[in-house]
Amino acid sequence: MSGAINDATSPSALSDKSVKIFVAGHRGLVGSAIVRKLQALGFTNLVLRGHAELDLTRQNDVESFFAVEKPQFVILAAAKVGGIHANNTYPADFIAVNLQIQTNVIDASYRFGVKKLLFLGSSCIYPKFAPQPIPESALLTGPLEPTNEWYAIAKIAGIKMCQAYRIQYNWDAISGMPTNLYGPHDNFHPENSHVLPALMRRFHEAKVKGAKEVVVWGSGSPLREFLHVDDLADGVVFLMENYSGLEHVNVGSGKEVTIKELAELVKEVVGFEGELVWDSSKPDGTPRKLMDSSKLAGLGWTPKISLKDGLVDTYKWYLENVKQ
Ligand SMILES: NC(=O)C1=CN([C@@H]2O[C@H](COP(=O)(O)OP(=O)(O)OC[C@H]3O[C@@H](n4cnc5c(N)ncnc54)[C@H](OP(=O)(O)O)[C@@H]3O)[C@@H](O)[C@H]2O)C=CC1
Ligand SMILES: C[C@H]1O[C@H](OP(=O)(O)OP(=O)(O)OC[C@H]2O[C@@H](n3cnc4c(=O)[nH]c(N)nc43)[C@H](O)[C@@H]2O)[C@@H](O)[C@@H](O)C1=O
Repeated sequence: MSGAINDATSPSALSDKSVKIFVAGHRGLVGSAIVRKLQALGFTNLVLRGHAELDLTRQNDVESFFAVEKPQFVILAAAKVGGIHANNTYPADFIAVNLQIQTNVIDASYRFGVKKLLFLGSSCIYPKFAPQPIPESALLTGPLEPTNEWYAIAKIAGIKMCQAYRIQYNWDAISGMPTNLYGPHDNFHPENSHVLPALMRRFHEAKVKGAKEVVVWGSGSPLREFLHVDDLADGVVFLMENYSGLEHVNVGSGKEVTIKELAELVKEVVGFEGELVWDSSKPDGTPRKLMDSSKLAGLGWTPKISLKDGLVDTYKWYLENVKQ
């Protein structure tokens, strides 16, 4: 997808370190990594609001915030997020909360003079049986994976809203589609989290208790692509600085593992010595979702952190920060 006016690039969008940037969702996995990255790069004027201070589902509050703060740039990393069980169990929350947050933030950003906004979607926007690796052009070419279609529909609406505002107003809104993420500040909830933090916690607790077995969901055969959140944050800043196109951009590691391989790797990093038991009553979800990230690579960005190194880093953070 391209268009002469709407694909104009703004290569030095963030060249001034004092620009005012609103990172929405700064306490989450992604938002906290983006804040770390921006601070490491020397950005001094970050606007941050926790959920309790500013509920982004409330349109009037969002508009008042933008009217007062007038951020120049917005990175939208606030969302209702969860793993396969949470998505499957709370479909109304996943579609409604995400539509509300993104509609309020994208529209207020445009109307209150934000120069550029980056919206984050997810690899679940693509059809369940998309060609692998999945190119950006696979969007809306087939039915979605049922366990997360409500969340995916909201995310697709976010991409389309950014495109619509670019087309109608020539406004610089872009979308990045991350693959499955992990790292410091992840959600380690036993049921509602994603697979990697869920297994890290379960193996750790089993090791501490001296348990002989750990239950893992599904068949172990689904393939997933994992990216460390510090790589994602680097990619997000790269996109803010180097990309202003109409089409969304995949952000992946290019490497996939089966859930069984992931479980063995997490087990090794945590140091659990018992057995894995597979709970086939739990859903597998989509069989495979490796993204084609060649568009981003063509712009000059590639990830750096291997899955093994990322797991070691995340387990260290877990031990230091999550209550035992
Ligand atoms: N984690 C992953 O594997 C992937 C994530 N993404 C995308 O990255 C983005 C960030 O996800 P991630 O960091 O993992 O999610 P987290 O759940 O870790 O963080 C989300 C953040 O949004 C905040 N938030 C939620 N609802 C509201 C609200 N109504 N008002 C204000 N703040 C709110 C949360 O605050 P609080 O906790 O206080 O509610 C939290 O700080 C999302 O758009 C997600 O779709 C994409 C692909 C994969
Ligand atoms: C990022 C992405 O995340 C979600 O999609 P998902 O990739 O299916 O996410 P998941 O991490 O929860 O599961 C991956 C696989 O792992 C298996 N699995 C094993 N044992 C556990 C386990 O203990 N917990 C979880 N959650 N999964 C487990 C699980 O059965 C599945 O086969 C979307 O809803 C959507 O939100 C989205 O965009």
